[in-house]
Amino acid sequence: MTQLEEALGTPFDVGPQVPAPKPLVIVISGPSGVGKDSVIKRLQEVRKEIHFVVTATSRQKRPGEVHGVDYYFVSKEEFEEMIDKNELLEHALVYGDYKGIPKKQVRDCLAKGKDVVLRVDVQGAATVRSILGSNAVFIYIVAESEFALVKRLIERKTESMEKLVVRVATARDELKRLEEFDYAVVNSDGQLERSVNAICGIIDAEKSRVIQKLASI
Ligand SMILES: Nc1ncnc2c1ncn2[C@@H]1O[C@H](COP(=O)(O)OP(=O)(O)OP(=O)(O)O)[C@@H](O)[C@H]1O
Repeated sequence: MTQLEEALGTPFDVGPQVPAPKPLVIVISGPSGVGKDSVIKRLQEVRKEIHFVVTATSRQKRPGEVHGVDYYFVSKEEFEEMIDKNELLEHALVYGDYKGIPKKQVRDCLAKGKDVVLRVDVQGAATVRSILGSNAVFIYIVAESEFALVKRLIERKTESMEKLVVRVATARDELKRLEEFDYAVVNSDGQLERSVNAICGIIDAEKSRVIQKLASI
């Protein structure tokens, strides 16, 4: 070794050969009922180092959901105050309820070098895309078929017939925007683990890019 170093004229560099990866913003989207929450819940278990942004919403809490963990459940008035103060990266009124991404959480994580996952509906993903452009990774979760998506929504038993019609019609429209995303992950029935593995693969690949995506808000 020493002989080699002498021949080269300089000692071997023991530092890393590529810079440490930069923090990534990963946007997970897809139609209602496709399994975004389920996928994210499992991803949280396998990727503990990632920060999952807690979305603020004015919708009613579903059984088992925890304030500050699943969502920040706020009143309509409180949500409107957040909009007025420009505290949200994106927000939307979806099916009569507000949902939005608090800017501060994203900023704080990126400043600490932490990867951030955002969960947004398809409409919200378009807004985030207009702000972050190609500097975030956009993943669209899709069911294996429309039939499978509807079955999942019905089995969840959280929607009335009226709301189901709106959700399925919206899902049809949303699928037309698939091309605005970087990746599509099929969340097939009973294959949650496979979907999560696919997302982990995407994240790892993005972090291995020679020229990485760099988001700043
Ligand atoms: N791979 C899967 N196989 C079978 N069932 C699944 C799978 N993924 C999710 N589900 C079920 O489908 C239903 C909808 O999933 P989830 O609530 O995660 O969807 P979502 O996209 O977050 O919906 P929304 O946007 O309406 O909140 C749930 O009952 C969930 O348990």
